[in-house]
Amino acid sequence: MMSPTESHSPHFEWQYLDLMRQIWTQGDERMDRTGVGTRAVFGTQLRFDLSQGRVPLLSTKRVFWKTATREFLWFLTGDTNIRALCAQGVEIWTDWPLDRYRRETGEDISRADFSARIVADAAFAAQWGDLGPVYGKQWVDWPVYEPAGQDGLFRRRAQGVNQVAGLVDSLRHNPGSRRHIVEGWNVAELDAMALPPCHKTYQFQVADNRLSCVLYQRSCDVVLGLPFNLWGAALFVHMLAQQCDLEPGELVWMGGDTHLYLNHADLIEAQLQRVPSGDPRLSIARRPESIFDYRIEDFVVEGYHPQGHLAAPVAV
Ligand SMILES: Nc1nc(=O)c2c([nH]1)NC[C@@H]1CN(c3ccc(C(=O)N[C@@H](CCC(=O)O)C(=O)O)cc3)CN21
Ligand SMILES: O=c1ccn([C@H]2C[C@H](O)[C@@H](COP(=O)(O)O)O2)c(=O)[nH]1
Repeated sequence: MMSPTESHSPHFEWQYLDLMRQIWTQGDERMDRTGVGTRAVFGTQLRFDLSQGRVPLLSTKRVFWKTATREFLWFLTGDTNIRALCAQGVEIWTDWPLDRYRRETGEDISRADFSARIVADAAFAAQWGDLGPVYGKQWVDWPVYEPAGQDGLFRRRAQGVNQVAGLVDSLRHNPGSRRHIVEGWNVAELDAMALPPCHKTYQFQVADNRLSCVLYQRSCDVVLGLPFNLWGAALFVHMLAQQCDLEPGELVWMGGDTHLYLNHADLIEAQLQRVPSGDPRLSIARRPESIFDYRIEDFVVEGYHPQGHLAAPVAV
């Protein structure tokens, strides 16, 4: 039986649509780094219940959750080269290396040809496919320097800090801690990254055996980035809860510069006409050995019946 509050609570996705509407009607219109232009609001929050397999998967357009899952699993491997993504048909990061390749060589190669070459040619991928020390690197191998000899020199330790392994350990052994954090914003390495991290800080809390997450995202493309970022954070909570024998609690998403690109206007108008429905649930088919051993086949989503996909160009 539903509790009185449940029966009256609006569908979780209205928060997303309300945010989109608020930015579109009241956002500050400005030029941005990409030259496309945005409307933006600063300082936003969304909250989602993750209990019983619940996931903030949007129904008002099809969200490719397997693509987002493949990206998230790639972060956990520590890899920062797009080759492993391209090999799985995931092209969401291809435009940045492609842009650099075209600029530096002057060659007018198509995205499909570039991606195929990244997959076929390991040396080419090593030279052109790396994004620099982005999410995966910082999450599982945050660099550590130690003194090397007299001259005040430092050398990089072979193995950096694995924040994700540390997180699992602290959730298991010190659940009451207020320091369960995975941080992507390595100030000293920002210049070497293709893009500085957007979903930069994940903080977790255990209360009453329930695992919750606050994600702070400094910059948010509400149309293309946010559906993936909400999915990724929810996935992370479900995986961590399974590994640490906790129940998934709540996802609290916080945005800094939260924006809509002006060239997404048609899609935004269309999506704002749509009404959310359904109650998708995630289950994990087996319990892998560790947080690093999940595979794409482990994830099963039931009850996802989205409306049609709305394609949008990505601002590079
Ligand atoms: N402007 C911008 N927005 C982003 O969301 C974004 C960036 N840049 N740069 C880095 C990453 C790359 N991310 C991306 C990039 C592209 C899609 C995208 O095109 N999504 C489509 C198709 C997905 C597919 O082909 O499977 C979508 O409709 O979701 C999503 C996230 C998120 N990030
Ligand atoms: O996971 C992601 C990654 C990127 N974005 C968006 C947010 C911005 O539109 C761009 C990044 O540009 P900056 O000038 O570095 O802010 O990518 C996202 O929403 N989610």
